[in-house]
Amino acid sequence: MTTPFGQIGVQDVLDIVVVAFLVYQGYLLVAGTRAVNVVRGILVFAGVWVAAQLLGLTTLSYLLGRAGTVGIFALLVLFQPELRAALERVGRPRGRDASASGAALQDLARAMERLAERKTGALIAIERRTPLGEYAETGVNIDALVSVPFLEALFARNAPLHDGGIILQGARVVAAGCLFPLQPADGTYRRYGTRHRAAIGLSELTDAVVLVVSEERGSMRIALGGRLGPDLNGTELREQLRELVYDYPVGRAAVPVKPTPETKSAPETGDVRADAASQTEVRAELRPETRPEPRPETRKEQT
Ligand SMILES: Nc1ncnc2c1ncn2[C@@H]1O[C@H](COP(=O)(O)OP(=O)(O)OP(=O)(O)O)[C@@H](O)[C@H]1O
Repeated sequence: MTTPFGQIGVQDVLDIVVVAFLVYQGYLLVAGTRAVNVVRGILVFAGVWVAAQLLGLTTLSYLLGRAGTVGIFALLVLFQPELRAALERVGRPRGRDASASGAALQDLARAMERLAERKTGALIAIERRTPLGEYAETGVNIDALVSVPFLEALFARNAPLHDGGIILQGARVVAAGCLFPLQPADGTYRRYGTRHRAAIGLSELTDAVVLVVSEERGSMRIALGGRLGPDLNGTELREQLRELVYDYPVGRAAVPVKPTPETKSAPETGDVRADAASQTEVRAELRPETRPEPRPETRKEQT
């Protein structure tokens, strides 16, 4: 075929389609992770470098070129966990087999209801596109199918892993007793305890759907996109799980949950991507010496 740009053959079209597909897949891998801000930074950096070359600013373009070479190695080291997770994701089977089945979500909802009825606190993160491996590593690795008795046993008051959160990948519990990043106590969420702030914190940094059962109130809530949703009954919980987990297609941006009245003044953080500064604070909070103390039994008995 002859075009204003010359001859275009089937090979050229195939070439363009494959490159476009790879760029899109690359975008899907980083979207919703902290790497997205870094990609933006790299694009700005590359833009300045190209501009410096076009304008003939030799010293600047030389310095930026050198910094770029070093930067590539620095990024490989800095984002080693994300790269590993992204490659894992490429190799992971797609479709319903890799996601939570309807039956698992029913069991999850039923377990939440039972925990709420008994006022047993629980914190459950459901992985979607952002890998939660770094948070799973703060707890104990397990590999078990979601079931009502298993979830109840995990969060039972004297169970060894009841403190912290659990992580679900598809229909499997992959880790328990995990530390999630705490939302700071000085902001909109100051009146919440650490369990709820850990749910909000994780949902702000990832696209995970984070479920919380309050030990004090026996309520069930969902945190998503840095927002805490309202109290849910069993039907509402099932509907939200279906929409946010079962029907969640690969590549779609997270839908923020409807904020509760008290969270309406929160900054618009529907975008799940976090900035680099908050990441640093969060990482500081994840250090073992700052691990939250289990709550005193006396307080639990009062509730
Ligand atoms: N960073 C964290 N990551 C995961 N779990 C956490 C974290 N911090 C605290 N928790 C869990 O929250 C529990 C304390 O909950 P706390 O009472 O402070 O919160 P809350 O939001 O008031 O919840 P509840 O309504 O259930 O009492 C801890 O025992 C622990 O299980």
